[in-house]
Amino acid sequence: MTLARPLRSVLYIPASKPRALDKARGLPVDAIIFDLEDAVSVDEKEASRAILAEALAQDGYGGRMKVIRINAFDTPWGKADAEAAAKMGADAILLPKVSSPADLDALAEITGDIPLWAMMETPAGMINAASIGAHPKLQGMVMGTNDLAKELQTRHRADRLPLQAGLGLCVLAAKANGCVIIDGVYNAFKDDDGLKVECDQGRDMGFDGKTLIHPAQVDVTNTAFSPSDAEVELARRQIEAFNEVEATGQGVAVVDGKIVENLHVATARDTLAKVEAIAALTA
Ligand SMILES: CC(C)(COP(=O)(O)OP(=O)(O)OC[C@H]1O[C@@H](n2cnc3c(N)ncnc32)[C@H](O)[C@@H]1OP(=O)(O)O)[C@@H](O)C(=O)NCCC(=O)NCCSC(=O)C[C@H](O)C(=O)O
Ligand SMILES: [Mg+2]
Repeated sequence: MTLARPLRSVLYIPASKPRALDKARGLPVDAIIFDLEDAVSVDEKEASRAILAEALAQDGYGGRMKVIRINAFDTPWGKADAEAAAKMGADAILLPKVSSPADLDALAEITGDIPLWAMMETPAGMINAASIGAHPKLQGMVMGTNDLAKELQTRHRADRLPLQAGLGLCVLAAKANGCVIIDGVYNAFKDDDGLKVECDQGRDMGFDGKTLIHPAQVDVTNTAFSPSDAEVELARRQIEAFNEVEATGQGVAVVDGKIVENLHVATARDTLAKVEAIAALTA
């Protein structure tokens, strides 16, 4: 399932917090994950479903993609969450702790044709990433780096070295199947510099965007996952240079001392298309 839309900033909002649910209607995020899982306390689980249904019925979220994260099926809330979420008009439903394609089969039995997203956050999920990515209903993967770090008993490192194998496997699985792939959250929500470093690493690896926990993280993330002015300018020059040599019957141009072939031109066109898609979304 391929999805062509900007997903630079994907903000979690606890479904239990009406004020945050309202605030998101004015935030420049590309997507929202309405969370019934970890951001909601056990005592609030049942009530949160009704609060979320009411917020989504009112809508007002504009062109932002709407994803609902339910609780896992081995919890007391998972099945009822899925049944309720299927009626809320979301663009996709996100299942936590997906460890095999069978987890998605169980959800799809309830949600029918609604696209599914998978939280990739267990060691088994990393090993089975390829078969999870190939599930016919799967549209997106989201890294759950907190749960993954917990399960792997890693120590935190700014370069995320202990998580790199899992991150890389999930990027490969998503790309091989045309799925969206969104990076995990950066917990220190007041640390813009650290967030930028992690966004840049995610973008370098091929992630489409990053999940966020606080509105303060939106601008840094949107900038990091948007093509920069320099990238846009280079893309235009590459296309122009290639068109010129192609007109003379050649297949290789040179820009800034580097070769430009048709595959580089495809990437350059993708860059320009992304700029247009961002402009259309934010207009
Ligand atoms: C982290 C927070 C608990 C901080 O909350 P708070 O102290 O209320 O923040 P502020 O006072 O700075 O808030 C300022 C205003 O912004 C609104 N707000 C805050 N957070 C959000 C949000 N996520 N979405 C929308 N709006 C938000 C406040 O309402 C204030 O508004 P106003 O009063 O009108 O000015 C809190 O940010 C929070 O709860 N964040 C979400 C945490 C969360 O979702 N956690 C679960 C997802 S992460 C995860 O599960 C990871 C994954 O599974 C893994 O394994 O890694
Ligand atoms: Mg998690």
